[in-house]
Amino acid sequence: MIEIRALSKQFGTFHALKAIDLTIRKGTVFGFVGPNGAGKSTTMSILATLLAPTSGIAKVDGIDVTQNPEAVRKKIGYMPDFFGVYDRFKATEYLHFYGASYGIPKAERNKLIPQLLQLVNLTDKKDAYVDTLSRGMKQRLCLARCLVHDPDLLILDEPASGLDPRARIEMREILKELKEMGKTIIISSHILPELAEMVDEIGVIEHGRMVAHGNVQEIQSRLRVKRILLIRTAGRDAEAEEYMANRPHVNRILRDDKGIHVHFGGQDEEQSELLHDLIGHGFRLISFSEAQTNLEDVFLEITRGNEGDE
Ligand SMILES: Nc1ncnc2c1ncn2[C@@H]1O[C@H](COP(=O)(O)OP(=O)(O)OP(=O)(O)O)[C@@H](O)[C@H]1O
Repeated sequence: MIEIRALSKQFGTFHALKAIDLTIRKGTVFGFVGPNGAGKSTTMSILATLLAPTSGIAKVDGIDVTQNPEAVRKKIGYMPDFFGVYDRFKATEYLHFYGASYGIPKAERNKLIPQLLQLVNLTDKKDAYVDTLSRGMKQRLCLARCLVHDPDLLILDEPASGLDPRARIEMREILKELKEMGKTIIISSHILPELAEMVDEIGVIEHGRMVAHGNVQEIQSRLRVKRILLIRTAGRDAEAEEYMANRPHVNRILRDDKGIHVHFGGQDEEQSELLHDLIGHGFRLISFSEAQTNLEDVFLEITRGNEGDE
């Protein structure tokens, strides 16, 4: 569904994309991950035909985005990372507006729009003004907007950003339904756990280069090498820190008012041993968990060796 070859984008002298390659098969839910400024939105805007590449090729379902943008637009639904909602519209009117823009006749829209509202769980808000909707509802309305012309490919730029956990679960459920409908979905985020639960494959971009690409398990196991454990004891954090300092797989320890942050190089087996030994040494633990690692931190670690080629 997507084929990208040696795609580059320069803004003046700045290289935002440096010859990236990417292939996404039909029906895949693809997570595009990378820290702020890595090049996710740039890539997605090129695929959405809104930005011209400096060099290289990007094709959607075999159609070149620069040679035939009109044909590509019919195939894609694009949700940018900002709200394109029109506050004076009611939810239904908003979808009619977009449906009409795509040339969908009124009678057809009258049938389609209730179905779309149902898909994104907004039926009971059909007559609500867009500006009265919550952030999560607006995101879902934007998603419905992307679907009016029944595109094969959805390009969703940070659709889960700023959503609370319940809204994220709702978004995930909707994406699952869309996948079942056979859509190919490319979705970006800078938070890996947010994506890992929604996608089949992940591509990681950093400084305009693809640094990893594979299925979720492969990438996660690679990232797990850099897992960070957050440990809290009942009043003995300093002692526990000292106890762990010389243990195998413990690369680095930081302690603050949240607890002890342990940069841990071991796998599940070694992690469970650490927990077992802490308890065995009489430490009473309040919590022992993997911290939600921000991708930016993780990739600063992972790509440390890549900086020389800038
Ligand atoms: N129109 C532009 N002019 C100049 N530089 C730009 C322009 N658009 C993007 N850039 C730069 O290109 C780089 C990639 O930006 P991009 O928006 O693709 O990143 P991103 O991975 O989507 O980040 P975020 O998670 O913050 O949205 C950034 O350094 C950005 O400042």
